[in-house]
Amino acid sequence: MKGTKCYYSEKLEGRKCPYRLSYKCPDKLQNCVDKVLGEREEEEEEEERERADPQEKPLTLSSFFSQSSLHFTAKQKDSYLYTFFTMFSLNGSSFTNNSLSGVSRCLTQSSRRGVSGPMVVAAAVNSNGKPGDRNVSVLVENSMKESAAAPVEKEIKSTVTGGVGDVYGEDSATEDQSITPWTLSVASGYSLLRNPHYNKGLAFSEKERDSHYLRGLLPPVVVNHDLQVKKMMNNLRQYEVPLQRYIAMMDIQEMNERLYYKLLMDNVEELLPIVYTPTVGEACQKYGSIFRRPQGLFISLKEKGKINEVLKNWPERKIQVIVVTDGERILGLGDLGCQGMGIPVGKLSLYTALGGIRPSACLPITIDVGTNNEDLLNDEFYIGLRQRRARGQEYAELFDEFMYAVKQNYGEKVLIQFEDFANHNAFDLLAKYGTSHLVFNDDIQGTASVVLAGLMASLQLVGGTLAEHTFLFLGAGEAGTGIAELIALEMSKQTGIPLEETRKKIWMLDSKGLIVNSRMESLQHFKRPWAHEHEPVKELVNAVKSIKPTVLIGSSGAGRTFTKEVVQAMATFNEKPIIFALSNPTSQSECTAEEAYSWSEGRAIFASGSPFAPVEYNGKVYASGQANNAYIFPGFGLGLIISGAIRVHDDMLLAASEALAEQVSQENFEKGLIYPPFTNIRKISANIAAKVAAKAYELGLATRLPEPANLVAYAESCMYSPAYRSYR
Ligand SMILES: NC(=O)C1=CN([C@@H]2O[C@H](COP(=O)(O)OP(=O)(O)OC[C@H]3O[C@@H](n4cnc5c(N)ncnc54)[C@H](OP(=O)(O)O)[C@@H]3O)[C@@H](O)[C@H]2O)C=CC1
Ligand SMILES: CC(=O)C(=O)O
Repeated sequence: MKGTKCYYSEKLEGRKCPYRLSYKCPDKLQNCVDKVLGEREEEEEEEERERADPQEKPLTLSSFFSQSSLHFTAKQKDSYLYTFFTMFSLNGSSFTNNSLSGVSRCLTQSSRRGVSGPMVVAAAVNSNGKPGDRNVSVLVENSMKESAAAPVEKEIKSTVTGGVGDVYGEDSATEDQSITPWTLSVASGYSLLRNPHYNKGLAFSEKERDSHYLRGLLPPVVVNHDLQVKKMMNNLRQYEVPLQRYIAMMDIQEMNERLYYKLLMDNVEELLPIVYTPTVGEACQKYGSIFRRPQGLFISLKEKGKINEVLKNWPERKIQVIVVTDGERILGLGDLGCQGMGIPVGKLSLYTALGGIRPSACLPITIDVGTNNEDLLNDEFYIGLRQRRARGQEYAELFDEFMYAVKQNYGEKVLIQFEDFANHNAFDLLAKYGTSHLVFNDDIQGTASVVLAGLMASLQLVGGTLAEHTFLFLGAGEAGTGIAELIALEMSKQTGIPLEETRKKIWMLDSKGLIVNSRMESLQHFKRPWAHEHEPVKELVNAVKSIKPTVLIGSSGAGRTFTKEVVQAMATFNEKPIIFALSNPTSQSECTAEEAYSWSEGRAIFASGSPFAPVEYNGKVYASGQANNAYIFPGFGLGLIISGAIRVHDDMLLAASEALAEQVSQENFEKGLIYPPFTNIRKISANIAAKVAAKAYELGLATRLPEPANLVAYAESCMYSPAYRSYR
């Protein structure tokens, strides 16, 4: 920009060009504007961290009002009725020096959570502020859009004699009279123990018990976080049924968020199969019965025209990742409608535990457009819309409204991850919103990246280059064609051979048989690149015998399709056949680990979507890897966030694959593993994030500038820790 007037100078609002570069002005992407806006956003985030950080300075009334005013839009302000009234007995000692220490958590929480519902905003002492004086005024906001626009003050003597006053008029109201459901969120005392963000249970220190009105509400013992984890693991292990463990984990998450995440992080290999596949599949099937409290947002056709308001009902404002499903293809279990909510909830738990994204920045969403699952439609416990799925324009309009409301509420850089959409919507949604939003389809893109990583690692065991292998897929949907495309792209990059040619090394079968040129007319668009010249073949085993693949990948959602004959055929013409049974949950796996090893006489290099325990065959123990996108998406998303990426690019997927493959150690290979163990997942995610972020910078898609010198260290420093904080 040296010497020339910057085109965007007006938008920079008086700030200097952040680059001061002449050699590489990225202004075409308005990066400079984004950076300036980004800096402003960071300043706001910093202010927010200060408010959310328990180490922060005590919040004073004046600072609270000035801070909270930042979060109210003019429209919101207009619609609030401000009322002063007395509502709780407060220990005046908490309010000395006009400081709200002791209730400051409540205040920060309230200010952080926006202003859409009835809530306490601030409490003010009587003018003398003396300890023991119980006459207090409380400023309350509610969203009733009626009557008085101006604040009204009302002094009420609180009940100090032990009598319970009918402050809200609930008791005196008749059944046909309406009352206002006031709730107070003073995060101290009883309500602190009921607040999953801040509750520490028995880990509250003696000092905290004194300063937060917890005396008597807890038994005398004080335990540390580690002991709490140990106790919870003991409890969880008492349950023999995985779904009971899932429900117990749900309860812990709703009771004490930091305990939940520490539990998950410290015991990731044991608990991943509970909060994620395979158990999450059963949880979705029974979600109506086990539903307890909202864990995410349900947006149904009933909310059409109001999605913006629905998003504001969510208590958090700073959202960085949304995982959204419409429940039509839940794992390999099909259409579970609204009950698919278990998937976004589970994936976002992994975003936090494995990728270090703050829980408050994660938002699970289910779009409910009905279900075509007759069993659910006839199930009295079904929680979703009881109608057949909306299609076409009705679906598109709802989705469009959702996507734009998301951008409006959370900005340009919120990551929207699509999960478990049926393929007739998945590819189109990705293409449609890929140019206007930061979107990522985990089933298409995340799966592709994790499988490519596994293949790169496998080459260390079988030798050769990718281009020297031949691939056969059972299943030509999102997962199958997504993986195929990334393999072909990587081959093309490695060899310089055009993509159209590298695709010819890859064959696919769908429910109608081998995808061949003679079927071209009737093929869905995403299958067409995979139609090659061959006579029609219906059965997988015949396709295996004819094509002689070195790699067999199952992505059909149809269980037990890799039969003994299929695996034996693979083992006849491959010294080490590579076999991926990707379908989830375990019931839908194309074969078990035991089948893969025994039918191939222990020669298969095997990985599966859901985990299998190690298998003993002929006196040797075989540990199989878990080829699951859970290795990729948490680190991938973190990489996008730390770089402020505005779009996903295929080269970022390749970078993530390389980062994952590089982390398979010699020791892992010796055990036959082609993925590193999940126990190191935070480190793995930091490495993936760093490579993805580096690629975003290289491609000019990153907006968070300047680029950190050490991206791995930066990624690690950004990760959420579940360690307890001390409350003053
Ligand atoms: N391990 C992992 O990380 C992941 C695993 N998956 C799993 O992969 C599976 C498929 O997911 P996805 O690709 O999204 O699903 P899709 O519905 O998009 O694709 C399924 C494909 O399988 C084909 N198919 C179904 N039944 C058979 C059969 N009996 N024989 C041959 N082909 C069949 C379908 O054929 P047609 O087109 O003719 O209907 C379709 O091409 C699921 O079980 C899912 O859980 C998905 C993502 C990630
Ligand atoms: C793992 C996953 O995303 C799936 O099975 O759909």
